[in-house]
Amino acid sequence: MTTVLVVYYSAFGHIATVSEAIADGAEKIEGVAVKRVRIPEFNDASIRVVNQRNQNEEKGLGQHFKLTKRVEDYERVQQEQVNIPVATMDDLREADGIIWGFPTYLGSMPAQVKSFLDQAGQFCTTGELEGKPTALFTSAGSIHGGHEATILTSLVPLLHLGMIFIGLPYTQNPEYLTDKAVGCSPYGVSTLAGPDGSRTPCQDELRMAGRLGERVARVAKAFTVAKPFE
Ligand SMILES: Cc1cc2nc3c(=O)[nH]c(=O)nc-3n(C[C@H](O)[C@H](O)[C@H](O)COP(=O)(O)O)c2cc1C
Repeated sequence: MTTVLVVYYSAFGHIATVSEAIADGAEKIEGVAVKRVRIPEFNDASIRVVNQRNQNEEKGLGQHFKLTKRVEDYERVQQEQVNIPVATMDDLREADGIIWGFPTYLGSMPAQVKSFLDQAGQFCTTGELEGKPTALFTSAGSIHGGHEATILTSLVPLLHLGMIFIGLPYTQNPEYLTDKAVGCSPYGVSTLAGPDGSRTPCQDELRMAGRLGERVARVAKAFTVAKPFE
């Protein structure tokens, strides 16, 4: 049996939704088991960036972000995720392929994810993640908010861990060849949340997410059999 791990962090639920589509796609491959786990929120409320908003910010550009409502959304979404297991270092060790998902924060990965990845830094010396196929998905508030920058910069630590990057090729994903506001690119899957977080992942994005899951699962399965790095 080949195991594909979908490991994600989601504050407002967009990434959580896409993670399900990724897992569904990976599960289509015979002999592949999928485990979906979440990177937890920081315990210290004072550094949970999304949780510090207040009504004073509902002015200026803040009006577009509907920040007060978003704090309510955040609390609800965190509650909805309590039954998803928290990601561990053993999950990474045991997986044959790993797909990472998280929102774009300041054009980059959230600190919660970087903190988790820093713990995984131990694998640089043990080589336990080397040769495992990996892929990325993100969501961003706006179309130019950093979808591609987040995926490309997040690839850097994964390369340090020796993982093998799987992208989302054009010919199999014609949906992103469009002039409409649809996420995804050759680098990976993405979705748009909208400035106020009210847009949900569209069918095209979810279809491409499924294909990315399938693609990583195929490679992970082939590597499990062929063991190209042993
Ligand atoms: C601290 C912070 C920084 C953000 N930075 C960006 C950004 O650089 N670009 C962007 O388009 N959206 C940005 N956003 C919006 C998030 O990307 C959006 O809330 C996220 O994609 C929603 O995903 P989720 O529902 O899974 O949490 C930011 C949000 C927060 C809380």
